[in-house]
Amino acid sequence: MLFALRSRLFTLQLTSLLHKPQSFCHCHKNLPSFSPPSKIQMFETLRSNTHFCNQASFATKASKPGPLSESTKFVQSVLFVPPGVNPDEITDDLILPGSNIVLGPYAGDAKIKEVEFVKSSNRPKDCPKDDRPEFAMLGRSNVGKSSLINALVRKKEVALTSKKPGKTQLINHFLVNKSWYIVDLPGYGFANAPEAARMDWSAFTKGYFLNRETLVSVLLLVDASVPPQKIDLDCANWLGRNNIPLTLVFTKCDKMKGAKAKRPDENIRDFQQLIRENYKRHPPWIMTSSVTGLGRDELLLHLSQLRNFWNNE
Ligand SMILES: Nc1nc2c(ncn2[C@@H]2O[C@H](COP(=O)(O)OP(=O)(O)OP(=O)(O)O)[C@@H](O)[C@H]2O)c(=O)[nH]1
Ligand SMILES: [Mg+2]
Repeated sequence: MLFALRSRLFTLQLTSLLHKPQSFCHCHKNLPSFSPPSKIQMFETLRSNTHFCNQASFATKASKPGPLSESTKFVQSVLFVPPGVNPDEITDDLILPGSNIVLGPYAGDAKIKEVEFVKSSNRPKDCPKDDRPEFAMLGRSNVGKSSLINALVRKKEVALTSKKPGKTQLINHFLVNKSWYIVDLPGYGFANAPEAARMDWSAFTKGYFLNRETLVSVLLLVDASVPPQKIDLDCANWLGRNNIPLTLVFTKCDKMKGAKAKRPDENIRDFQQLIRENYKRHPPWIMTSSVTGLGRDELLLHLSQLRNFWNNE
């Protein structure tokens, strides 16, 4: 299994990035099977890139006590292993294609049956007072936050999108299946936005990311069609330093910027290498495209297991 994983995965450290402490249930659900990874040749590129494999690993509470085997160490250094999964028992078909995410017993209920816009808030304290779990879309202006929401819910204009950065200017709560929220946020890093369109991020971070008790995970969107940007790296590092759970969602994986430019999978690898030092345990990551639908179903499954775990604790 060790070799199979080496050939399939980016070399990343694992994390369990849930707000609540881990515990484990044994309520096995039927897990779906998946078709092979996308055309993007990410795994081939990374086949030989094994120098992370000896990085420090850690034992999740799922692991048996005692010394870890080499394969467990490897699995834990590259995969997001959710609660309820024994790293020694992970098989290839439990790893979501185009990601480092393992499906566990909490996965399920990933279908979106209905979505309703609830409200726009311009301050964190105006957000819905609610105990339902939520996921916040964070990322640079124009990275594709609103487009990804539309792709996830399979509706064109639930969240408004634009070619021009700065379209989303408020905190928008969308209620899915009456049971959880997706939150569309204004983008950061749009220096030319008019004053009114600019977010006071320092107030926002304190008011929302650090205090929102129902925030299960931030989805940090990163444009895979361009090389790593300092502002995104700073953002990922800030979230890491503050122990705010996040999933790295790489967007625009369909987009190639010419023969000389790096491919999305190369940009993704570069990004992850750059944040690695700041993460003892690397976050879950996934490749997406709102144009082709790449990663949609997989991301929904990932959200379902984070949510179901959160709900059950
Ligand atoms: N090729 C490609 N284009 C995309 C993708 N996702 C979004 N776009 C395009 O990128 C532009 C910005 O998309 P938005 O969804 O409005 O981006 P945003 O992050 O919500 O932007 P702000 O609201 O300004 O923060 C639009 O022109 C989209 O059509 C993708 O996966 N692939
Ligand atoms: Mg937007």
